[in-house]
Order: sequence, then C-alpha cells, then structure tokens
Amino acid sequence: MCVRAAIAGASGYAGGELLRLLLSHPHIELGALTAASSAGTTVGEHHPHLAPIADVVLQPTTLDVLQNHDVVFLALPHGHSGEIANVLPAETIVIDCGADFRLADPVAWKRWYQSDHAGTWPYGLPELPGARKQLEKATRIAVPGCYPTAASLALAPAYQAGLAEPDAVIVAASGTSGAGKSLKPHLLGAEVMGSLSAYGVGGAHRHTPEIIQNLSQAADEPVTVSFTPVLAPLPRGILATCSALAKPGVTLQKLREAYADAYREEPFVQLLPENRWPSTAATLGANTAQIQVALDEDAGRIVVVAAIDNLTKGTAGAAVQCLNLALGLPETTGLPMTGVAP
Ligand SMILES: NC(=O)C1=CN([C@@H]2O[C@H](COP(=O)(O)OP(=O)(O)OC[C@H]3O[C@@H](n4cnc5c(N)ncnc54)[C@H](OP(=O)(O)O)[C@@H]3O)[C@@H](O)[C@H]2O)C=CC1
Ligand SMILES: CC(=O)N[C@@H](CCC(=O)OP(=O)(O)O)C(=O)O
Repeated sequence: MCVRAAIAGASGYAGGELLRLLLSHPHIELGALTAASSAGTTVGEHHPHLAPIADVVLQPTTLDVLQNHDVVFLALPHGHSGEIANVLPAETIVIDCGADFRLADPVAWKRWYQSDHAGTWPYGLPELPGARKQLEKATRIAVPGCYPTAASLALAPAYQAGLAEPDAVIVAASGTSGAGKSLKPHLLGAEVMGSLSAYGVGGAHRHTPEIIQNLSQAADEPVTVSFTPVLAPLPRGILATCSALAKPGVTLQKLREAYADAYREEPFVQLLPENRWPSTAATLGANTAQIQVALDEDAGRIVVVAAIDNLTKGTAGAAVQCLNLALGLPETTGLPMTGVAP
C-alpha cells in the first residue's frame, strides 16, 4: 500500500515532526508541503535535520494545493483547520493536530477558544477506553493536545477502574516546543534558560476542558480538574504529575493491577516496574508514554507520573498512530519505540 500525504503547516514544529516520522514510514509518499508566510522557502530553511527533503519548496496553504491526496495532515494554529477540512472530499483522511475538532461540547469550545465550534471528530488517543474502535477506518481524526495526552494516559485507568474520587489535580512541565515556533517574548532564551515558570494558573489553561472531557468519559461521571502547566527549559518533553483522592479500600496492589490491565496490550505505553520513575529523556523522539503509579497512604491519594515527548506521542506520533489505524495497518508502523539517551 502507498498513500500520498500532504502536510499543511509543514514549516512549524508539529509539521517538522510529522515529516521526520513520515520519511521512515513504509507506506507514505510525501505530497504537498505547505506554509503561510514561509510559502516559497525550502524545508531545509526550517528543519535542518530533514536533509533528504531539504530542497523541497513549501507551497501556499490552499485547497487547490491540498486536494488530490489520500491523507492531509493539518498542523495549523487553532481556528484554521475547519475552513480547509470541511471542503476536502469526504474520502480524504484528514488528521488535525490542532484543537478545532477535539471538544464535543460547543459551549465549552466557545468559552475556551472564543470562536464558533467547527465540529467534533473521533479523538486520537487510541489508548482511552472505547477510542480505538472509532479511529479504525476513520476519515476525520482530532489529535489530542499534548498536556491532555499525558494527563489522560496517567489518570484514565484509575477512573475507568472506579478507584479515584472525581477530583483530579495535575501539574505538568513542558518543553518550549509545545508553544510552537513563532516568536513569543516569554520564550526568549534568556527568559527560559535556567528557570521553571508556571503559567495558565488557576484553571485558566485551554487544555482543562479537554482533560475534563477525557477523565469524565473514563469515570462515567463528571470529574473536576485543577491543571497547572509549567514551562521548563527543555526543547521537548512533558512530565505530568497527576493525583486524585483514592476511593475507600484502594490498595497499591489493586491500583497496579488496574494499570497493568489497562496497558498490557498497549504497544506505546510503558508501565514502569515499581520504584522506577518516568523521565522525559526516556521518551525523546519516541511515540511512547512512560507511566508510574503510587499510593500515598498518608494523604489518601493516588499519584501517577507520566512522561511523553510533546511533539511525538503528544502530536505527530499520535497523528501517525491514528493514520495507521485509519488505514488498517499495524498501529506501530513507522513509529519509533525507543527514546534517545543519554
Ligand atoms: N507544538 C506542540 O507540542 C503541539 C502542537 N499542537 C498543535 O499543532 C498545531 C501546530 O503547532 P506548531 O507546529 O507547534 O506551531 P508552529 O507555530 O510551530 O507552526 C505553525 C504552522 O502553521 C502555519 N501557519 C501560521 N498561520 C497560518 C495561517 N493563518 N494559515 C495557514 N497556515 C498558517 C505556519 O506557517 P509559517 O511558517 O508560514 O508561519 C507553520 O507552518 C497547532 O494547532 C498546535 O496547537 C498540538 C499538540 C502539541
Ligand atoms: C509549552 C506550551 O506553551 N505548550 C502549549 C500547549 C501545546 C499543545 O498541545 O497544544 P494545542 O492545544 O495548542 O494543540 C500551551 O500551553 O499553549
């Protein structure tokens, strides 16, 4: 099988990571690569690590350029996917790395993104209960946000197994590539290097409703979420520390069994042996998530730590994993399973 794939937003970080992964995917032929202000420049000017396609010229992001492909990946800023996605033929597989189609509730969309809701597509986190079935043979897929990926993989098994009270607390540190490549004053080297800083504190981050959506589905009841993101002086990686009060009678053994059951068959989720803890470096460039779960008996809390690479399992790797499902290929096709160390 050979499918022709276009990438809109190929000059950005998510687009660059999609290109890195697709270059070693055995069933993909690259088609149009597009950008906005960078149209007319070459891939090599934006992604010096992608030498084999350094001379490919980026085209403008228009319907004309993007049509006539089997697959179109959208790696555009929020609010720009709907206008393109909704005019591409129904049989084209469209995979959106942005937020436009992630939320099921139009009211939540309007509150957090201050624009009209474009719609809701199957949610691209196959490891969530019930999600994989909806992705098989799908032609429209919404890739999750990077923080919701880490937080949902961390806490969904505890909720699915009925072990956690519906009140989650999540603190997650992210590398700066999570913010995209456009110039932002708080992301200048001098501001970021040698410092950790919280932002979006007090329930202000737009990923809060997405995490609530995922955990409430797993729990089958509304879950409240207090989420605090932290900017870390790393190019890539998310480390999420997630906790919830344990329900009465929960033991560490029950907890570990629930996580082992949830992830035994999952190729990309590594539940670590007891007393080993996830690190971002161990997932660097891989489509993997490392998870460890503990029971803090004094505090009565379940504590789960999850590590991912925000650009791989947190975006482009998830997009390719979902494409594999949509095409009926083995889910791991073309995806790195090991990180880079030291
Ligand atoms: N970075 C991450 O870790 C994650 C990102 N995502 C999502 O992926 C998407 C892309 O993010 P990221 O790559 O980080 O962002 P970047 O800022 O790095 O790249 C954005 C891309 O979109 C293009 N673009 C900008 N404005 C427009 C426009 N008006 N119309 C068409 N194209 C435009 C840019 O082209 P040009 O170079 O010409 O400006 C560039 O190719 C976003 O929706 C983001 O939320 C999701 C999960 C994680
Ligand atoms: C470090 C950093 O700034 N991270 C980004 C999240 C990136 C992501 O997953 O984003 P989307 O929902 O935008 O697709 C942020 O907090 O806005």
